[in-house]
Amino acid sequence: MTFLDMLRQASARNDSLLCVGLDPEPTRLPKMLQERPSALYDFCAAIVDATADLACAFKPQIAYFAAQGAEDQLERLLQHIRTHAPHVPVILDAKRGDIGSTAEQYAREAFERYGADAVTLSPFMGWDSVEPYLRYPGKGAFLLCRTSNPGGDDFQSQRLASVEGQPLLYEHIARLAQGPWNKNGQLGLVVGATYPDEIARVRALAPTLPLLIPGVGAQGGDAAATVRAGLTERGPIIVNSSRAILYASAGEDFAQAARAAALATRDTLNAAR
Ligand SMILES: O=C(O)c1cc(=O)[nH]c(=O)n1[C@@H]1O[C@H](COP(=O)(O)O)[C@@H](O)[C@H]1O
Repeated sequence: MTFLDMLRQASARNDSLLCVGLDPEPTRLPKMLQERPSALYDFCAAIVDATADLACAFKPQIAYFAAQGAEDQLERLLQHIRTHAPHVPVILDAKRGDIGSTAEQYAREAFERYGADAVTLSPFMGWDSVEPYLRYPGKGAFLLCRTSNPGGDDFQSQRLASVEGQPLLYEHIARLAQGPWNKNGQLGLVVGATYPDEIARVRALAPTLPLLIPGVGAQGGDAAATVRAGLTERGPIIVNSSRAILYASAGEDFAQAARAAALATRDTLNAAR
């Protein structure tokens, strides 16, 4: 099944636009887990189990595992999701972007080593840095377009004087992704919930692409405005929240608290549909 089919099915089955982000920060894990050698896996697997009926996707952030030398725990986590929540697609948040030969290795890492259903990419190095990911039929690739952080303005909101009509850089990325770059319908875009006007602009330029929208919760993005700006009949959205769900409680009840936070976020998103 393709990433898009999985997303559609999970979204319908769980009545959800919510992506649960899996960003396990060692010092923020519940005390009783911190000493365990498999703390990152144990924590994330518990979150997956507590939210598998509430999420339309899971998004593990690779840096939190790689920084601890815990790639084996990320592999186990992906296996766990495939076994215990096989209906929920996994977007590996890797934000890769490199020349074609190196991109081939990154694509292999995401789709063969980890078995992810989709990946996040920086389009900064151009078409040949994106194309190797699209050789995996049905896998999704989300290009950073208008990111949620304040520094996103530094480049993404610059005007491209050399292109006809002089769009902003993020507008150009949206057009390329909706048009000539989207050879097999595998592309999506990343747009920050912290910028609802830009979400609307990206949706206008990319009417059918799935939009991955992080920035609700800890970054303060407006969930309702996000849905109104991004969701259309033809254009799906995947709204990510990580810390606000993961660290809803630092106690033994962390998984139940995460579930309650995920439920509340899912319902807020649904109320704005
Ligand atoms: O690609 C992403 O997922 C991403 C893009 C972006 O523009 N902003 C952004 O915050 N993210 C990621 O989304 C997650 C947001 O986490 P919280 O702010 O804790 O909800 C982190 O894993 C970020 O790396």
